[in-house]
Amino acid sequence: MKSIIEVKNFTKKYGSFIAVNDISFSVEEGTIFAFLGPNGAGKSTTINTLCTIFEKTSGTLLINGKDVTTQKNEVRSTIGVVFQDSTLDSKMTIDENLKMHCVFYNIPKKEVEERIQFVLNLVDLLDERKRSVATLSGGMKRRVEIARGLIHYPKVLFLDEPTTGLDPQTRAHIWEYILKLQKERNITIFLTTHYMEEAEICNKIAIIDDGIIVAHDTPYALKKEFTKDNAYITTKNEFELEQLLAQYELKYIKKEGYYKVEAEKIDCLLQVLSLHKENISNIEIKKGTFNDVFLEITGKKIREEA
Ligand SMILES: Nc1ncnc2c1ncn2[C@@H]1O[C@H](COP(=O)(O)OP(=O)(O)OP(=O)(O)O)[C@@H](O)[C@H]1O
Repeated sequence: MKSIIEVKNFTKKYGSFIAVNDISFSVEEGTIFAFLGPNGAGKSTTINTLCTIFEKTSGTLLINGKDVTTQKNEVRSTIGVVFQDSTLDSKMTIDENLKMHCVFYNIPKKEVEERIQFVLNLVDLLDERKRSVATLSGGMKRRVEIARGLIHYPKVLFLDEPTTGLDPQTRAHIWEYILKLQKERNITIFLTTHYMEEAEICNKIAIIDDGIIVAHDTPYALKKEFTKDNAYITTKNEFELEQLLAQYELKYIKKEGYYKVEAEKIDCLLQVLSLHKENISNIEIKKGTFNDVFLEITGKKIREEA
């Protein structure tokens, strides 16, 4: 598959401080790519440089083969950007906001109506177009912003925390639209999120920490490499369980009221459970989560809320 975003040896310094340190990665066309990292890791710096807002210190950043430093206009016509903070004019209607954006992008007058209908249809807001932005819910505003980001038919859409602050139902809706854009329009989505279950939906994930890419793979591969399934066992006979776990060389941690046992060697675990079955009062097997991946790789928890 063709790489639509290519970043090679990108470094960004603020004075002598290195915010992004020689990172390289690529994003395949038509995929959803999640860029994750703890606070201050270098996400905004990278996105803003890709979007031609910041200047790089060194390296090469290409979007659809165009250089973000020397071919800014070409890059800008290829990308749509939805930042966290709303930049809609709340005194105007949805329609007026979109029309204003058409002017920024020099969209020929005869195409404006068709484009507005097209993008509002994508986010199910066609019937609301005459409403003032001030009267819209947070989720609707975000949908208008996504529609606006698409008005010049970009190949790549950057979404900086598109669902932050929205309730779970609205978040699910926004994701429907994101997936629709990818599937039906082959638009490449580059997003940041701090919701780990959202990262898991993406095709590829890169994790940046202290300005360095520390992991870059599919969610499945990252989970396979960085998480373990565990059995949570409550027993009536701690002495016997500990002896059996030692005998079958199963790693465990004793917690208040239960044992957390690595479930990797499933044959050994089944033997222990079988031999110990009279004493087991509760057992639960838990799969590793993407939160575990993040914690394992960065040693930091992703923030719960922005
Ligand atoms: N204009 C600036 N001058 C000096 N240092 C900066 C500037 N902008 C960002 N930094 C520093 O660069 C590092 C990376 O910042 P950046 O905003 O890219 O991180 P981030 O991953 O987007 O963080 P967050 O999740 O908090 O938005 C941080 O240590 C930040 O303090």
